[in-house]
Amino acid sequence: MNILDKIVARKKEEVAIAKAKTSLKDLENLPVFKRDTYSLRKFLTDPAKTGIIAEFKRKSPSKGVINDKVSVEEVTTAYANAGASALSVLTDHDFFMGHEEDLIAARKVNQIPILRKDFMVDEYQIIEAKAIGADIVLLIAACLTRQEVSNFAKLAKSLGLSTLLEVHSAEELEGNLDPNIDVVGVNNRNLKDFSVSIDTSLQLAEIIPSDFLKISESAISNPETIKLLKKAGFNGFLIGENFMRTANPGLAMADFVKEI
Ligand SMILES: O=P(O)(O)OC[C@@H](O)[C@@H](O)c1c[nH]c2ccccc12
Repeated sequence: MNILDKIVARKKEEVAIAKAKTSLKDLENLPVFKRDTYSLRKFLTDPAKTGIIAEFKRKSPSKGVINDKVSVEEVTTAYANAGASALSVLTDHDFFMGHEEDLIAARKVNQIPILRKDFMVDEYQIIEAKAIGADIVLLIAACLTRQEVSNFAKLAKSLGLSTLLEVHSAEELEGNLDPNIDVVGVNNRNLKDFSVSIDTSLQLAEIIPSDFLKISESAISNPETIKLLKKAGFNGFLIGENFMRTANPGLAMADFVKEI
């Protein structure tokens, strides 16, 4: 079993536990569920922002603990003040040391779109994403069938959530271009073996149809890379570790954006 298979197997167990604990009806009755959401498309194309989707990530399977000392409220508000177009908050417990509570906390203090960064394997998680304050859900092509991508994107749209489809290859892209998807993210990191290459983004950029916005995800640590990706047509850049590995991730982002 590769790491992605392990994460997905565990995720299915977690979802079964969550369903037994909190019904869909309870989620839908929360006041936060009824709020207006922020559109990823709108914020990514706002020229006053940087295009950066800044991530709060304490730990990852590839890097181990990155930073478990900083507060989600402080870091995410500093990211927003530094010009983030959106925030990404990990909610996976076992592999990323994240929590639903982190997203709930980030929601209370931010007025820009928030991505629930997790492994969606069940429609329940999409409803739950809205109920904890997320505006965007991630659909990872590598762990979903075409039918699931299409069903999940449709559900997300009906709830006013934006959908980010994550791909790593031409095959994953071509099979999953559903009209309910707003943004395509090319992950430079292969989730099956952790190898990274920005060339993945540069190559796939050419075959992403222009009706989708495109973002490049992972392993971005150099302002020059942003310039290269912008030239290739990318509207956004998902950055986590480069900021999180410092003692003050918000400041690291503010310094980084001076160079882009
Ligand atoms: O920390 P990085 O290398 O800047 O990467 C951020 C983000 O792209 C990465 O965390 C990520 C991309 N796709 C994912 C799917 C699940 C969990 C995490 C991810």
